[in-house]
Amino acid sequence: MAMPQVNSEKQHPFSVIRMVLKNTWKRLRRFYLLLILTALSLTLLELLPPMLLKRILDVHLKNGQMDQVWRAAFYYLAASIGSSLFTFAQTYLTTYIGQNILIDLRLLMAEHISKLPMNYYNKTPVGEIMSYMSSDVDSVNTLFSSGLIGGFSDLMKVFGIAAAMYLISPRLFFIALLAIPVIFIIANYFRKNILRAQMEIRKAVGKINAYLQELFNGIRVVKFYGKEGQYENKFQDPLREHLKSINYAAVFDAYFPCVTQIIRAITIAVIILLGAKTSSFDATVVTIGSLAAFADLVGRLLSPVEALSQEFQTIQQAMAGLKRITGFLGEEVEDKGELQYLDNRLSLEKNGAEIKIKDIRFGYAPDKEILKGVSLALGKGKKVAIIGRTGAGKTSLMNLIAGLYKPFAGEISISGMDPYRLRASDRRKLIGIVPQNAQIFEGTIKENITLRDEQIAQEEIEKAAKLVGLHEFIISLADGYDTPVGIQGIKLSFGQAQLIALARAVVSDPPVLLLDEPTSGMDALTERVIFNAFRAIGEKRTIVTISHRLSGIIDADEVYIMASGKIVQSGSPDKLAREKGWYSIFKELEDLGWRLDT
Ligand SMILES: Nc1ncnc2c1ncn2[C@@H]1O[C@H](COP(=O)(O)OP(=O)(O)OP(=O)(O)O)[C@@H](O)[C@H]1O
Repeated sequence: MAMPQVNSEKQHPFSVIRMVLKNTWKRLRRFYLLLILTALSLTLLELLPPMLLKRILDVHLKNGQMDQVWRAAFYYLAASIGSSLFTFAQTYLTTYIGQNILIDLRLLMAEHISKLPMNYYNKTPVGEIMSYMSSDVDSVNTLFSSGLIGGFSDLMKVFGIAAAMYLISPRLFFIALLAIPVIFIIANYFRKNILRAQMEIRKAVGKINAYLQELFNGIRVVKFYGKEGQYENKFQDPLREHLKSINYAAVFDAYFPCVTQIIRAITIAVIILLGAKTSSFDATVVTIGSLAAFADLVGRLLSPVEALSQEFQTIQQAMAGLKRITGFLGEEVEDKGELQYLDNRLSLEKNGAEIKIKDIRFGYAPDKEILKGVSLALGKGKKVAIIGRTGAGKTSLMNLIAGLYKPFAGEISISGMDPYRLRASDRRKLIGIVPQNAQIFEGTIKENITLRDEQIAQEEIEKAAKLVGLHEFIISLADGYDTPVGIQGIKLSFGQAQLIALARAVVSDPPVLLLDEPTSGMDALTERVIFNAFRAIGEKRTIVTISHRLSGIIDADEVYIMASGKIVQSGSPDKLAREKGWYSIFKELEDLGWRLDT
């Protein structure tokens, strides 16, 4: 399904609707046309009963034509049944089209999510994004079904009924018209207040989602420290905000129909009085039948007018969700410039790839530099370790080498390619990355290794698993590589998860491996298993290992010491051990049994 593109300019809320409508129109043209036809038919069927009533009273009853009365009564009944059937068809078509629109909108948003820069995720709670995708998208459904489509149908009814009223009695018609602005002014007042409450409700839902996400992510810590009570108390705030806004909206929601009912009753009463008075002067101007039909039509006119003002409100309420979605879709997408393609370059990189980093400056916010001019040059197949204390900027540097962020200044190249501008599907062929905490996804072991890349063959998956020493464990499981892991499947230990992440990194046989504290938090034996796995896969690859301790580095040809976003010392481990400086201090302390991770 080809999706429309959203550019990075701030969008008007309706431009998003226009885009989605245009897209669904291509597929659902027939359904849209049927819907328009249904709405037209409903308008005609709405006019039939009062016209029949007028005829029964003015002609058939007056002339004593009982057989005609029966016939007219039958048509009356048929029109009412037809009206119900068309209402059913309209509801079904509206729901069908609405759901298709929702799918398109969610796909559009999912596509946008994938194009957002990493910094967006740093500043936005996951719960917030979930609210965009769930409750805000639902409100757009309401906008279509109850708002726009319902509004269109009711507008047609209003025009049809108004025309019929005018034909029966222009004078009474103009009196009835007076009720319309009154209803609209009142509706406007209610609408504004409900919209305000709706905005507050959405904000509160966003906070609730963000809160739950934080709680469940940290549930082990919360339980261990016995902080459930504190979390429960903290949860009350967003819940109260939610309740307060819902109550506010509910009050206005409840008042509105009462007020319109009263106006409706007053209008009908006035019309009957005035009509009766006119007919007593001149019974040919307003006949009994006209008066009865008119009173019926007034009831029928005010229903869609009330509905229209409700729909107007619905549109306004849904606009709150739509505005949030538009704001989200207007978030600046990542502009990588011209993408770079690997083509046949990898055939030249059988012995690892060269990495060059020149005077890199970078931060997560424009005004706060984390990396302050870092330069490194790694030859093909070299093993390099970056050591530094917590917060020195090691992971940030790794993220830049992996191409996840764009540096403020400076250049990075791997095998002559800029990792930031590398085509996404080429990245894992050039770079394998094992982060500090291996992420396990819902799915099978195989899917966790390939990340659902269908092009990776089973032999390659098994080869990667064998390399990292996981194959035996995997085939010992009942379903082998198809064993589900994650929330719905078996729970992997920290080390097993890390090995899966390593297999994921090497399965595409990249010449460069980036390892961010791959063994932190592991016991010495597991660490040795992983080190052996790294050695096995390290041959003929350029490897950058990050660690905050010397014992966490493997067979490094060269070590770079990092402090406060700068490289403060570099050289071979032997050379550094002989020199006075950070490395010898680290080594001395670690030899004494101290750890430098605090
Ligand atoms: N996503 C982020 N958003 C904002 N600031 C960040 C982000 N990640 C890291 N930082 C900041 O950047 C600085 C360097 O962090 P970084 O993770 O690169 O250090 P590190 O040397 O890898 O530390 P550690 O050994 O603890 O992993 C820290 O001050 C940290 O607060």
